[in-house]
Amino acid sequence: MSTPYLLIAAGGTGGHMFPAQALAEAMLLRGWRVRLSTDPRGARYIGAFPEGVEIVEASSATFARGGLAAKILVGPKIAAGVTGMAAQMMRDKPDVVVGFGGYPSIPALGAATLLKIPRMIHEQNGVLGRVNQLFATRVAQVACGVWPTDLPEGAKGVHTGNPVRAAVLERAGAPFIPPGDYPMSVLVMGGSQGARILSDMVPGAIAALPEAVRDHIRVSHQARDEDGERVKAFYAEHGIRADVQPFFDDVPRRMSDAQLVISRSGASSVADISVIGRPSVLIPFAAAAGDHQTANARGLVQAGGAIMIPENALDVPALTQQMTTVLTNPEAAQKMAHAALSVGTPDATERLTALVEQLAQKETS
Ligand SMILES: CC(=O)N[C@H]1[C@@H](OP(=O)(O)OP(=O)(O)OC[C@H]2O[C@@H](n3ccc(=O)[nH]c3=O)[C@H](O)[C@@H]2O)O[C@H](CO)[C@@H](O)[C@@H]1O
Repeated sequence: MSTPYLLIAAGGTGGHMFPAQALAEAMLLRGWRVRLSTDPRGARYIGAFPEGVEIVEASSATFARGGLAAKILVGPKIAAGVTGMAAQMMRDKPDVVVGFGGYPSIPALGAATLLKIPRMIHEQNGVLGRVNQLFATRVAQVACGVWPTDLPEGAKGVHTGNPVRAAVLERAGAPFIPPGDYPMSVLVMGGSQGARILSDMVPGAIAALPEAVRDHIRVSHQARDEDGERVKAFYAEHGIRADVQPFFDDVPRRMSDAQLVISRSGASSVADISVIGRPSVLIPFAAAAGDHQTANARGLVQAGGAIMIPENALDVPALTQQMTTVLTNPEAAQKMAHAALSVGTPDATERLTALVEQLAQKETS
């Protein structure tokens, strides 16, 4: 029997590349040949992919960036990408094609659709991205990171969850130490790029906490480079112990140690919080396409695991109040941690790999 062969199409942002990497790792371990079709932006993330994944750069384009000349060239570029990919696939036919959204996934999904190669997509967010919207009814199924996700009529949705890193899985359901009369950790994170609004609001909200709470707080605060110095200075002036960095490489450990997480609700951030199981205050990024960060947060909030503050309602008093509710109420915090865990999908990668294997079997049966 020949080695089964998976083509993964992903690129653009880390948000598409992280789950693609998790699937690539898992399928290699299962003895599959794995190839990644990506773009120059996605190429920044391939260093983290395991050795053995073949990389191919596909021509694609987006209407979202560039001037008129660039926009006029979008159609021909995409057509060239699809044609080039179709020619490759005719020579070297994948058993399954999986797209993770974003413009770079168009050539592989387009070619697989033309050639009727078994294919599916994974959507990380609670609202379908534009490219996934285009292919949702042209694939065998839409694997959804967030459940429920609104799908167009005729699309078949399957809940897989969003794959999380191994370091997150190692801490899945790690015992939660409820807040109390001892050092307490608060993790503040704004997603892969950080978030200015959290640097504007969180330090003031912590400074305004009741003294008995504030004196016990240790903050890990992810702040963009340009905000780092003022955030550090504010914490220092107010005698608050804080570690301020543009990006924490050890988020899984910091999250596991935290009594409270204050975060944007990007897909992987929400997945990490629910797999480790920690109380959180979530502030969805209001400008996200289709308001998908609100959709991402909904399941966790409805389960009672998180408090959501919409960006337009976010101010220092509101944040102080919600932080106080969690940090002065150990029972409520413990309940939130449990509730968060109840919506976590630590087996998201396995669920995805099972779908890929089923698709390949359907093809051969
Ligand atoms: C601004 C924006 O449009 N963001 C989108 C982007 O999210 P973005 O890439 O910002 O965020 P995600 O929440 O999906 O992923 C961030 C990941 O980085 C980790 N982390 C974060 C901070 C840090 O210091 N260290 C660290 O390791 C988090 O734990 C998480 O695992 O793609 C996601 C998936 O399509 C979308 O849901 C988001 O809406």
